[in-house]
Amino acid sequence: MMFFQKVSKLLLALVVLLLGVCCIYQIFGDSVFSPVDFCRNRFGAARQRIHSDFITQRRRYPKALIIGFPKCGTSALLSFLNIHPDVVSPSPEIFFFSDHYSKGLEWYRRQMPPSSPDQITVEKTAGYILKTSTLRRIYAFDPEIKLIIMLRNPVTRLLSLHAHITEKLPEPERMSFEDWLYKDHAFQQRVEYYSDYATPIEKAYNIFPKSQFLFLKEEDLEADPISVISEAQAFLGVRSVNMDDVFIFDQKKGFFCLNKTHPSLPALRNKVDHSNGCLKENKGRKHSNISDNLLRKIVKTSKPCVERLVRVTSKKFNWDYY
Ligand SMILES: Nc1ncnc2c1ncn2[C@@H]1O[C@H](COP(=O)(O)OS(=O)(=O)O)[C@@H](OP(=O)(O)O)[C@H]1O
Repeated sequence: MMFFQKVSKLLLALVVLLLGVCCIYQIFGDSVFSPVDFCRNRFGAARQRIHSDFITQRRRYPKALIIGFPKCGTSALLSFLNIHPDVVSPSPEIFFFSDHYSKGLEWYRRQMPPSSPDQITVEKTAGYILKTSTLRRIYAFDPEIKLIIMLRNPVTRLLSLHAHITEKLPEPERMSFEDWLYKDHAFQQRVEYYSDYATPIEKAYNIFPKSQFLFLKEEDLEADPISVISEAQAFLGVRSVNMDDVFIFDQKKGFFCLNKTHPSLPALRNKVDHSNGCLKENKGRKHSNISDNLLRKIVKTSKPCVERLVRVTSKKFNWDYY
């Protein structure tokens, strides 16, 4: 009798100790293991999985960043990369190196989802490329980090920006694409600013070795997501996985979406709309029509920017109109 009492006390103490350790892990945000899950999954394979999660799952710093450019398909790229079992990412943008740097690296790490050692964490904040100070912070954080940059035809980027800005305005304040471009008599500055990919890239090249960059085109991602994602996966160094049947072109949305029946869909949580597997409504909006005259003016103004981009990156972009 005494023996059984001692054994049960010992067991109780062990359980309390285990729960205590779990709680500490939870509090410090370093593990996905929870005592509730533990109780729910006491037996068999589930216990095995939880045990290994407990040992290996940690919030890890990103080894790759998608740093630009805003409105160039960065969200689609990240969502589609996430279907790979070895890629994890936080959602939405973290803005750590640009806006929250003072919160410290530990804060940054806690924004990351838990991952195992064979997974790679990828963070995307599309505006990181825009400021040299932000890029320097990234270099100080990890000089070997992989950097992905998405680029887009300046004309469609401007249309996308216009759709994004007007969507947020109350109806009476909404402007046509043309009025927005000419607002404050700043047509030239506006078009040049949003077409000038070369200046931020040049600055980034002064900080990081060129080999750490991957440039992808929004147009390619839109037309052939499998090829673009394969290229990004190779750059990230993750094993290649079969992506047949992963994407389905959604006629209503006018974009490729994830196949609703794909097993990765539940894991993408809030990254895609689970009713159709597409990116949320604020990605892939309808753009304004544009007159030939306005198109010519935009192209004329932005052409030198595109030519500079080609010189700086030594790449061809083959964008329509240029
Ligand atoms: N598959 C798919 N689904 C939805 N949207 C897609 C897709 N592929 C590319 N795109 C284009 O991505 C544009 C948004 O770019 P970003 O995600 O970089 O925008 S943001 O800077 O993060 O706000 C978004 O711009 P808008 O069309 O203006 O919404 C899309 O044109």
